[in-house]
Amino acid sequence: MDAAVKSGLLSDVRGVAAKPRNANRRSSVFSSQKGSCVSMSFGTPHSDWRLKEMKASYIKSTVHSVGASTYAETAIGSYPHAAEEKIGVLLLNLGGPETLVDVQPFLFNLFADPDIIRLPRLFQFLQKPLAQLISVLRAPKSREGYAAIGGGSPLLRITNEQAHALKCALEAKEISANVYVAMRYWYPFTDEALQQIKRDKITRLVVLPLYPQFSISTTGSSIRVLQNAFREDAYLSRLPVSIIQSWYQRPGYIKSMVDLIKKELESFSKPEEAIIFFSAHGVPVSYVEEAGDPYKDQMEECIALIMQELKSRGAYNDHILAYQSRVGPVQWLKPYTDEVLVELGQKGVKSLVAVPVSFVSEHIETLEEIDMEYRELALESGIENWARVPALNCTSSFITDLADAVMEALPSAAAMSTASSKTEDVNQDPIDYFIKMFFGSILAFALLFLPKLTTAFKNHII
Ligand SMILES: C=CC1=C(C)c2cc3[nH]c(cc4nc(cc5[nH]c(cc1n2)c(C)c5CCC(=O)O)C(CCC(=O)O)=C4C)c(C)c3C=C
Ligand SMILES: [Fe+2]
Repeated sequence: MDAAVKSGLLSDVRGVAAKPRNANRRSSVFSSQKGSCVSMSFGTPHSDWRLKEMKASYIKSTVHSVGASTYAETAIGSYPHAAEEKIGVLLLNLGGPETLVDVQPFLFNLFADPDIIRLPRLFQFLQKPLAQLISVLRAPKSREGYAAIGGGSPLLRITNEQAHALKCALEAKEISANVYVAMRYWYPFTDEALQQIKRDKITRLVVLPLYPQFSISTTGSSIRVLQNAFREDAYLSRLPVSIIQSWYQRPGYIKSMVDLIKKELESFSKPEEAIIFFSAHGVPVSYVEEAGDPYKDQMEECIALIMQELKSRGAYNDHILAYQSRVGPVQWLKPYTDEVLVELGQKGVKSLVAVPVSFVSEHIETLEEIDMEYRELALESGIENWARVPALNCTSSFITDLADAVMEALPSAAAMSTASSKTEDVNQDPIDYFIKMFFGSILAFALLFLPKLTTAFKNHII
């Protein structure tokens, strides 16, 4: 946990990116949940979730502490039960540019995150100038990708759909809850969702990251932002919260993945011959080896569970796990997806089903990188039959399982922290900010254009 939610500078980038023209559309305010859950049968919604049987043993392995206390330990009763409980579920996600104009500021927000570019303490003042530089260099390539999938990321639309489906699934289980969306790098940002949670007077909150496996760079980063916001706010610091840090081992998730894989295998004339090719988003090796990111272990365990379930349903296919989407001049988790595809083709593999496994909605890396780049590479390398398993999106068994996860997490909600410590970056003096940006940019530029770095960046970023 220490490694996962390391304390440190928060580069809060709210307000740095240009305010989008249609910002209202991007509201986190899914709480009032426009649209009703018409297709599902409900009992009378009420808040007495304690009537539900809780799978306590499961909670221990999935719900972890974020503040000083461990939620599973503090458990039920640590917060005076409100006369009328108002339950909130906060979905955490990455966010994506909605238009091509959004791409560079979105990338700036991403690279300004100290959990994405991890600089030594001494060099942290370079974070934003470096982010500015890298985002400008990366933007053309990134823009091409978003243009190829229709001019923007589908992430907010799908996340909103998942939020609505989750609210309905909870209602079907007689839990009335508001579901909110907080994006890390684009609208609606965490702050907006938290303001709405306060306005709605939520009395108990479950935080559910939409990443099955924990990584410092994804769930860890979003939780760090949450922690800082909670520390600074009297209401939020007392709100009982339960954070589900990872859920890759949940049987409902594993079964839903296997359903999709089996369905895709059936599209092959000889399903047993197809290699199941798991492609996970990579992280730099240093995250795992130096910072203790559990991402690789969790990914491997997740794949083992999926394969076990597949075997139990009669599918004995060979499988492989590789990592995609590396960025920048450092070593990332290996093997790399593109290299493995070429090797498999050379070895004579003819049928392959690609399974995106680190993310539960379609996004640029499924729609462009896998469906276009990797598919083309695979076919060029001699693979003849290619298929790709769709992302879970709103698959009903998956959403129902998320609803179960929320219910199981509810009893262990506890106040996150009462300690009041401010982050260094908030309310920064504008002159200080300008000086840091100016000299930082010069230094960042000089560093970036050292010959070795230039070559590396040419290979991987530009
Ligand atoms: C589990 C999922 C993800 C991990 C781990 C992750 C780490 C990580 N990502 C970058 C850099 C980029 N990521 C980008 C997009 C992007 N990343 C994820 C998920 C994970 N990232 C998603 C779902 C998306 C797509 C969002 C969308 O708009 O659809 C991008 C931008 C796209 C591009 O230019 O390729 C970058 C850049 C790093 C450096 C990193 C770990 C350190
Ligand atoms: Fe990423």
